[in-house]
Amino acid sequence: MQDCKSLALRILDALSYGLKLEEKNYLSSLHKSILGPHNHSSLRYLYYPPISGKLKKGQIRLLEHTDYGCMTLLFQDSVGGLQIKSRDGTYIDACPIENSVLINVADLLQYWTHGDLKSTPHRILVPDDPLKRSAQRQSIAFFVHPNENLFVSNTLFKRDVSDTMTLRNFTKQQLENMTVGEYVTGQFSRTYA
Ligand SMILES: O=C(O)CCC(=O)C(=O)O
Ligand SMILES: [Fe+2]
Repeated sequence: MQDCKSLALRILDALSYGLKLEEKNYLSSLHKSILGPHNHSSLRYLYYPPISGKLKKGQIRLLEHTDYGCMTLLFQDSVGGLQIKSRDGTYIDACPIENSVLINVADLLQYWTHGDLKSTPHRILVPDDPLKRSAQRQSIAFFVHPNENLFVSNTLFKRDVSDTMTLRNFTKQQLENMTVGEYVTGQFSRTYA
């Protein structure tokens, strides 16, 4: 967990640099509370059991979605099946690469950057290869969230008033006084209701 936190903070520093933010540690400073009591970041182990019997090609194991925090670090095994949707709407196989971590931008980062960084729609397909089908698939996701007391409408990223970017289906007005904690717990209860 500590290593996931360190990696997340390093990536956030690289992003602050890439986004040319004046404060070079700005994004990581919003996430210093990871692993503390005021932060909803979590590590999730995912298990997909082996598949027996016949299945049509291209069956979906996990429906397309975007993650709702800041970003996600994903550690896949070698079975594969993860696909990400590109900006033109086509799916691309995100084939597992040994000793690598896949980073998915999530909704908060898309919202803050006004869509410059795109929250990646992704899904998991059942593999075509019968050998891979009969194997279990395991993956570990570290969902990176900022401090729960931060306001979702973060001023540092504000650009111009004509920007229509919002977050999920909230209006700009609703987001005005919403903390990250309220937003995240709302999404949890919507997802797991
Ligand atoms: O199983 C995976 O590799 C991805 C899981 C995922 O996208 C999620 O839990 O949000
Ligand atoms: Fe996901």
